[in-house]
Amino acid sequence: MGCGKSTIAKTLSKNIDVPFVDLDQYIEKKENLTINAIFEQRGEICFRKLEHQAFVELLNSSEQLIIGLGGGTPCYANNHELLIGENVSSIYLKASIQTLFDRLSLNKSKRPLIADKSDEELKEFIAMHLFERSFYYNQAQFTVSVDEKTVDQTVLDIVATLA
Ligand SMILES: Nc1ncnc2c1ncn2[C@@H]1O[C@H](COP(=O)(O)OP(=O)(O)OP(=O)(O)O)[C@@H](O)[C@H]1O
Ligand SMILES: O=C(O)C1=C[C@@H](O)[C@@H](O)[C@H](O)C1
Ligand SMILES: [Mg+2]
Repeated sequence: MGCGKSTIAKTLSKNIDVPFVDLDQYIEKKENLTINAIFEQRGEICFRKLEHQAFVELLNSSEQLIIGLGGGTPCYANNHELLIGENVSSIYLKASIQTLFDRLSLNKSKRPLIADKSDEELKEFIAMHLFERSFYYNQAQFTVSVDEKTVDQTVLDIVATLA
């Protein structure tokens, strides 16, 4: 969460002319509810089921797509196994705790898991989640570091990685 998936995928999409679908936005459209509202009204377990269904739907699309996952997507419902399918290229955008903190502290309200956290709690949350989730993130076929890079630099690194 906050590593720049949505931002970077938009630029990558223009650069390589492949359409981009943001999984969180796709779920919001399908359910006609914000991610916040889904968490509040239906709970996280229900969100994780919707997230898995939506991910499978997009992977089965006949069109070539860039799918920007949610921050938790690889960590639930065995979604990490879908990152290594035959027609899939998966990229982990790797950010340090400090980079994630700097980005997320500016923009917490739309992210239900961190909306109410103080700066100290946010840093603790990031460190704990990176530790717990790194196994799943590391299932991606490629890793691209995003620390201290502009969006354009990261996109160029991704294009080179995929070439
Ligand atoms: N070099 C950079 N690359 C990517 N994002 C950046 C960069 N510098 C600042 N940002 C900012 O970081 C914030 C988080 O980016 P973004 O929302 O794209 O992350 P995300 O990985 O999609 O998060 P989420 O998992 O919550 O959807 C945005 O406000 C974005 O503008
Ligand atoms: O890190 C997470 O678990 C989440 C990240 C967001 O992309 C959303 O999918 C949701 O807020 C959960
Ligand atoms: Mg996003």
